[in-house]
Amino acid sequence: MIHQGSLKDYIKKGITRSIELSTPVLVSQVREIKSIDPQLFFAAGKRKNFGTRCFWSNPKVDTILVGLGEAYSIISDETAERFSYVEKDWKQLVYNKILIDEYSPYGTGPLLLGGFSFDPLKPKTALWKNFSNAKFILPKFMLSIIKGKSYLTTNIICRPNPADIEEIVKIEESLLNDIKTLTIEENYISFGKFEVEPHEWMETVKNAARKVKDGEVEKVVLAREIRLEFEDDIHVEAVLSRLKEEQPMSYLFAFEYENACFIGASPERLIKKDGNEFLTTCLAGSIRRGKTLTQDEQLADELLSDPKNLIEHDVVVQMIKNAMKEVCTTISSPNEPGIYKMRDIQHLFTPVKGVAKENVSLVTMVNKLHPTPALGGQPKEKALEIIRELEILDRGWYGSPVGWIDSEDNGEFAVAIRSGLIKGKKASLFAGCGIVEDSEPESEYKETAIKFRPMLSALGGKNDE
Ligand SMILES: C=C(O[C@H]1C=CC=C(C(=O)O)[C@@H]1O)C(=O)O
Ligand SMILES: [Mg+2]
Repeated sequence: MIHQGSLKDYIKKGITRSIELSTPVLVSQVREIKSIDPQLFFAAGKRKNFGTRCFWSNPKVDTILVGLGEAYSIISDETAERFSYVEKDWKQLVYNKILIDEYSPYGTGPLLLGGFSFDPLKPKTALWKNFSNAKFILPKFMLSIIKGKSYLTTNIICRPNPADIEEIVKIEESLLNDIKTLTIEENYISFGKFEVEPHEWMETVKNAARKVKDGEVEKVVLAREIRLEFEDDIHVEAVLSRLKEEQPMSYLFAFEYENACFIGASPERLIKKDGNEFLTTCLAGSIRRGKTLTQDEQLADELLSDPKNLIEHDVVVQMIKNAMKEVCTTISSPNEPGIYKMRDIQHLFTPVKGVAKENVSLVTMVNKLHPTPALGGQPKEKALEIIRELEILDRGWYGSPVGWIDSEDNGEFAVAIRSGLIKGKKASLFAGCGIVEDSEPESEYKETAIKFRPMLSALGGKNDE
């Protein structure tokens, strides 16, 4: 619906409605604006001390979302209930919304950006303090770049006590002005690298492979951590820019709460919902890139016929197809995996599409799929128990669903791999590997080394194995 009038008038209306209903009322304005560099918009959020910043873009780059500040947040430290908690709170908030919507393409208007932790049953360490089991933000200001056009959404929560209307309108104007004067500072600074217990990790790989051999599980994914310490504070904006340049085949994401930023470039889609269409991707099984075109193709062929990698991949395909069959009227997917190539690595890849049955929500699917055997294992619960027992780290949000949901239940979640947590001068990076019967500790160790490269390189490091 198109409303006429100024933002101030709508805020006044929102306040009146919130008094009548005794509930917060969301006023959300979308307008098309002149094109803005999303990296600079993200950088402006720091300059203006918004505290919370979110960045999300898909590999096609036809959906870029950058959120600044928190108009509303949905945070839960519950375990199994965290998914339904987010959904319920969000539905309630958008039920009474007032939308000032001149343009309403997919990816604009009131939407939540955020994610879930990997395993709410694993004790949380101080490293992941700001990252709850579920944390979603409705930004105060959000830039959406959808198929090349830029839109600004302004979200205001009106409560019975009047919000500072003038202030909100003033910030919006100065934000757009400010961006014109911004640049992103590169700061390649040197760092020290510390691998967390690599030999112990290889032992855990051996143990996990034995558990597969003994029939306890079909597959389990084990991750490891490396810690970096820099001479100076890391510029998150510059890291994001380099990820964008170096990892064009990936989802880019950054979630910054206070002084901690979880950032990465992941090739893996968990689930996308557009209307009643679901799209998910099975991505598992890996090999390095070749130095020449011929070598690269040879490696791809090797991957496509390697029994260990084909098993790693097939476990994911079976689980995802079964989950999709339960909630879709029809599903389709190729019979054989293809190859997905990124700068540093190539993977086996099988997309699965489906038409959702009525009332199957995006969050329901996230809950159903997470973690797929590309990050957890098969069977899910047993694999999670083994991960809890064997792994020497707190995954936090690594390997978990990160993405967005709009008020019509459209949205998309990626699996947060090829990622790290940045805090001031320090960064923790994470990478894991699917372990099956024939997995060898040495080669899985090398595979994780390749998976660290995207983040290491974006942080200014050299490639090493
Ligand atoms: C767990 C990770 O990758 C997963 C996704 C693709 C390929 C994988 C593999 O071949 O082991 C992993 O299952 C990671 O990058 O940390
Ligand atoms: Mg693997």
